[in-house]
Formats: sequence, structure tokens, C-alpha cells
Amino acid sequence: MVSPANNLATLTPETSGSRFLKALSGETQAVPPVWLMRQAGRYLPEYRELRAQAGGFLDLCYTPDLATEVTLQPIRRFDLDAAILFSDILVVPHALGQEVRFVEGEGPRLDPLASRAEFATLKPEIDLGMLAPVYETVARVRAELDPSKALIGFCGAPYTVATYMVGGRGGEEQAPARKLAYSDPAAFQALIDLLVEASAAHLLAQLEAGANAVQIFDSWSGDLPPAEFMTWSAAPIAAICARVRAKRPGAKILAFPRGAGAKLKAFAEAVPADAIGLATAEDRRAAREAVPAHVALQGNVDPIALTVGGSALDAAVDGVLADLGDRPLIVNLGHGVRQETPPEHVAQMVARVRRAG
Ligand SMILES: Cc1c2[nH]c(c1CCC(=O)O)Cc1[nH]c(c(CCC(=O)O)c1C)Cc1[nH]c(c(CCC(=O)O)c1C)Cc1[nH]c(c(C)c1CCC(=O)O)C2
Repeated sequence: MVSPANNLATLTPETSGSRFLKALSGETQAVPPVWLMRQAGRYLPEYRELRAQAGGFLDLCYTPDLATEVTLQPIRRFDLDAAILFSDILVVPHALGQEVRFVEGEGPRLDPLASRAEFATLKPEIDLGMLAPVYETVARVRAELDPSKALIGFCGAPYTVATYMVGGRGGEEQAPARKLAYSDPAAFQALIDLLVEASAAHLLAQLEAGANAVQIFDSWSGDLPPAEFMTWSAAPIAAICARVRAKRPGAKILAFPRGAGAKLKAFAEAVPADAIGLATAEDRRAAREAVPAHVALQGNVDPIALTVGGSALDAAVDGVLADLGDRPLIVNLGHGVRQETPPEHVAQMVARVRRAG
């Protein structure tokens, strides 16, 4: 006979009716799930304290004790429906052999790989052994997390990761990567192909370790013209979905093509994601038309409204619920939590979503 204690131990987000996973299965819910991109991080005093004790940012990502703690910090404070693994999209180039540094106050810096010849210095495939501490973190978080809460793994989309690898940093409309894509498309395609394989392997390892879903962050492809957007953003993301589902049929995948705008419809046709994330400036009425009704939409409260709180934040949350509450929905921000955000405003946002029912 199975004891009640054993029953409890075998509960998982899949069996415990997780709001987050229900939305990814296409369910419309009176109270939709809520989590926030960058919900762990510098706006939390407990993160800043732990960050000061760790060496560099990558040391924090590669130390399971610390990364587990940081992943769980926002879950201890707020009634969020999902935790997101504490890591970074740039661990993939790191595990491909590229030097990656995080410069305090400036963001990530990589030794730029500007040409086909320089790509040859990369490993032919991702060194998953280097990322073993990340997968150990996934397993530890999953073991500590309440069964009603989902754990999200992630990677960067190939185009976004390639812009950092080629340019050595973000910003500036990703000109170095785009120049290379125009001047030597075959070389750029080879880099994208390498990243498709590496990212799929990294996502599969996270799912294997216990992640319940994975999100693919494409932060920079919104700037691309429509044809290049399909080639460098949508097609590689679709290829990752195919590789992940070939090994794990039914794997839950969220895609966040930040700034897709009018290209959202073509993206949704090309990419078989279970949810599509909307950036802050995205028109929700247009997104409803662009994305098939069984695909969940995620978003898109303005992170700046979250910094302000009060009635402005309530109105921003209510707007999302009013526009998207009649379809599968995951309430989130349109981009990450900003550093100056008062933590109480996150509690306010979660409470506002909960009272929807
Ligand atoms: C482009 C990108 C990166 N990283 C990421 C993206 C895609 C999403 C987006 O557009 O924001 C994704 C990311 N980065 C981080 C997470 C962890 C999970 C989470 O809480 O969302 C996730 C999902 C932690 C992080 N990644 C980083 C921090 C700050 C590091 C610190 O503590 O100093 C955190 C918490 C560093 C990072 N990493 C990156 C940048 C540009 C920066 C510097 C910006 C900044 O400092 O806020 C690359």
C-alpha cells in the first residue's frame, strides 16, 4: 500500500495542478500563473549580500549551494508560480571555450570572435561537463521547491548569444554580428548551427536534471529586418524545439522574441512553442490575433510600472488580465525586473494577479 507520505513525495508540478504548467498546456484559468523575468537579482538585498560573498558572477552560477539559494530567494519572499534557474545565457559560449567576464556595472564582456578563422578556436561541441554544477543546481532546486511550483530552465536564442560572441558585448544594435551575417552568411550560419546544437543539449540536460519547462530568450532579434529575423531568430529557435522534442516529446518550451512586433505572426507560425513572451512595447490586441489561441501568451507588465507601484502598477496588471485573461496566460513583465525595484511592489503585483479569480 502506498502511504500518504509517499504520495506526497511523488507529487510533481505535473501532478499537483501547477497553474504555470496548465497554462503551457493551453488551459485558460480564472487565476493565471505569475513569475517575473530576473526575479532573482540585485533588487533583492539578500541577493546583494550573497553576491558580495561569492567571487565573480560566473562563480555564483557555478556554485550549486549559492545558485540554489539565489534561485529560491524570490520564492521564499513571494507567492510566485515558478522559479527560474539562476544562471546566464552566456554559460553556453563559456562552455564552447570562449572567455566570458562580467564587469561590475558594465555587463558581460567576451573576447570577440570576429571571423570564420576565429570561430575555429571554439570547441566543436558544448562541454556539458563544464556545466555540471548548473545541472546539479537544477536538481537541488527541484528537490527543495514545493510541488505546486514549476522550475524553469533556459538558454539564450542562437542569434542573441551570437551577438555577444561576435561583438564581445551587448548594445549598439549588435552591429558586429549583423555585419558578419551580411558579409559572410555561411560563417555566421555555421556559428548559429553550432549554437542550435549546444543550446538544445544544454536545455535537454536541464530538463533531464528536473526542470519542468525551458525558456529561450531572444533579447536582440527584434532589431532585425523581417527576412533576417526569420533566418537568424525564428528558424534556429524552431530547430532547437525540434531537437529537444525529438529526445523529450511533449517538453514544454517558452519563446521570448523580444521586440518581434509585426513579425510576431510569422514567428508564431515558424516556432512550435507552448508559450510566447511579449515584450513591454508589444500591442496585446495585435498579439492575440498573431498567436494561435492554444498557445499561451506571457507578459507584459511594464517593468517601469513595477518600480512605481501603487495604482499605476495595479492598472498595468489589470490591463494584461483584461486583454489576455480569456486565453492561456502567464502574467510576467515585458522584460526583466529593474535593479531599483522595491521588493514590496513584486508582492503587490502577485497579490493583484491572485485576486483576479
Ligand atoms: C541578454 C541576457 C543576458 N542574460 C540573460 C539575458 C536574456 C534576458 C534579457 O534580455 O535580459 C538572461 C538571464 N540572466 C540572469 C538570469 C537568471 C534568472 C532570472 O532571475 O531571470 C537570466 C534568465 C541572471 C543575471 N545575469 C546578470 C545578472 C547581474 C549580475 C550581477 O549580479 O552583477 C544577473 C542577476 C548579468 C548579465 N547577463 C547578461 C547581461 C546583459 C547582464 C548584465 C546586465 C545586468 O547586470 O543586469 C546577458
